[in-house]
Amino acid sequence: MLENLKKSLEESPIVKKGDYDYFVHPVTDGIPAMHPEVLKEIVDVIKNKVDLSDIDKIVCVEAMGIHLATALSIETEIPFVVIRKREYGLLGEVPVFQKTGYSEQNLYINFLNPSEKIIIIDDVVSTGGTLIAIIKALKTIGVDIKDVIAIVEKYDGKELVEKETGIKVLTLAKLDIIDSKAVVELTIEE
Ligand SMILES: O=P(O)(O)OC[C@H]1O[C@H](OP(=O)(O)OP(=O)(O)O)[C@H](O)[C@@H]1O
Ligand code: HPA
Repeated sequence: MLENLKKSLEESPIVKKGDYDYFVHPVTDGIPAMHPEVLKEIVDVIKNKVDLSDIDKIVCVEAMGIHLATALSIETEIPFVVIRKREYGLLGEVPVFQKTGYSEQNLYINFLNPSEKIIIIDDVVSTGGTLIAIIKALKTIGVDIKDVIAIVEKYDGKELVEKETGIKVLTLAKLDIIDSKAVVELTIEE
């Protein structure tokens, strides 16, 4: 059921960001072009695997969580909010320091209320820096994190997130970079 995702991940070009091996894929970069069947496979699997019956909001991270949250929101009629890279200075805004394998910056959380039931969706978990930082910040706000989804796992970020936050991350595929090529296995039973 995820064969289009798997095949397209295997075709990912690999580029260097400093010492970091970076794969380029429509889910994680918007290039090459996203084919709707890949997006549809992803949404169908999430709808099958995640209990979405009682979720108040889908939460995603700018930029490459937004298309995933949009597709899932249209299918489920659950609203979504974006954790932004822009500071608004709104009352209650929560800043989060994000560090990835190749960048660091602040993210800003707005419009999430204590006790809201949420799921988090992001494109990839790699070092785990992003998800660890936002999960910890969301816990301080008091939202009820029901599920965390990252479409692709790379390196040991998924395990680190689970160790640091106590929250499991659902992934659909694992990607390793071996000899500058993407090697992919699906991580979800269909
Ligand atoms: O597990 P990590 O090492 O933290 O990496 C994962 C994060 O890296 C990318 O975000 P990036 O900040 O590059 O922004 P983008 O979504 O705009 O590409 C990606 O979208 C994840 O949020
Ligand atoms: N590719 C795309 N996005 C990413 C990566 C990567 O290798 N690592 C973290 N975000």
